[in-house]
Amino acid sequence: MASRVTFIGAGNMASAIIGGMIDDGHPATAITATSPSDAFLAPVHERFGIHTDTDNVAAVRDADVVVLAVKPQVMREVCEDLRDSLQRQRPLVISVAAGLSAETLDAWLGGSLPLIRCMPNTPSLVGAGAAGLYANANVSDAQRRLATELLEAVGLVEWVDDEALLDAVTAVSGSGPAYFFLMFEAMEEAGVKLGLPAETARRLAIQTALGAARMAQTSDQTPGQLKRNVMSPGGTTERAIEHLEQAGLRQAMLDAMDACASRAREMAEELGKR
Ligand SMILES: NC(=O)C1=CN([C@@H]2O[C@H](COP(=O)(O)OP(=O)(O)OC[C@H]3O[C@@H](n4cnc5c(N)ncnc54)[C@H](O)[C@@H]3O)[C@@H](O)[C@H]2O)C=CC1
Ligand SMILES: O=C(O)[C@@H]1CCC=N1
Repeated sequence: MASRVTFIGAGNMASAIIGGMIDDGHPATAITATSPSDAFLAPVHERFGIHTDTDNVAAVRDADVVVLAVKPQVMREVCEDLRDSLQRQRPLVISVAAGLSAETLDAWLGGSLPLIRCMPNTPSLVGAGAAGLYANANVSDAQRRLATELLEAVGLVEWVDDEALLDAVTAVSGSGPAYFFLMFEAMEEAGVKLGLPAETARRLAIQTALGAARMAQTSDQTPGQLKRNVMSPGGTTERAIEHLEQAGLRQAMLDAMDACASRAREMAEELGKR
């Protein structure tokens, strides 16, 4: 029988994982999502056919897995509300919140629960997610397998043994889709400046990214080699790449991802103290 999974929060990240799970064959009847507002839940119910509830405590009753998918800033209140029910039932708890340590979450939930921190990303919606996972000491091997199975249904899963590495995962893949969307915006703008209709430029840019990603995923060659294969000596790509390097794109990525991971650590400090 499929595991019963309750999502606390039904926003961007929860919807992405739910959509991917349903596409992968997880029965909608075994999934519940909550939000304080019915108005917010109606479209989620309509889109996925899952159960929805405005009552978090009622929604976790009978759940095998509870996924905490609210903003970090409201997590404490949500955890403290759920504490008694979760302590009674002891389901596997998975938090997808950025920058909230397992220790802080566990303390808010009353202690000693099996807890996994997961840093997923929104391409989970199309089965192409990438998630980093870290388990606390209370998580059994069977629960690890269950979390792997749930998240692998929506994409790639990488376990980390050191929780601090989840901040690096956040910088690479959690926030990563936004870097590529920014690139699509810029490539579309440039295509339009060069005379293409916006829609054409957008489609070409997105398809090119998809092709590059698929090639990088399946090729024996490194991304650096694949890049050099496109760069004919004295040709067009060489000129473009020279511009990108001179403009500092590489350093900008290093700085942006460092800032991203720092922000996750900062949030852990700020929110853990509340
Ligand atoms: N959006 C993204 O790409 C990613 C987000 N995350 C994490 O996912 C979590 C959620 O982020 P988003 O989905 O982007 O936010 P969102 O704002 O789209 O969704 C938050 C949801 O929580 C609900 N909510 C608010 N208070 C609640 C309460 N007391 N009880 C139940 N539900 C409540 C809201 O109605 C909404 O459905 C965050 O902790 C974030 O760090 C992690 C990886 C990627
Ligand atoms: O921007 C954020 O804080 C969340 C976590 C990773 C992606 N979105």
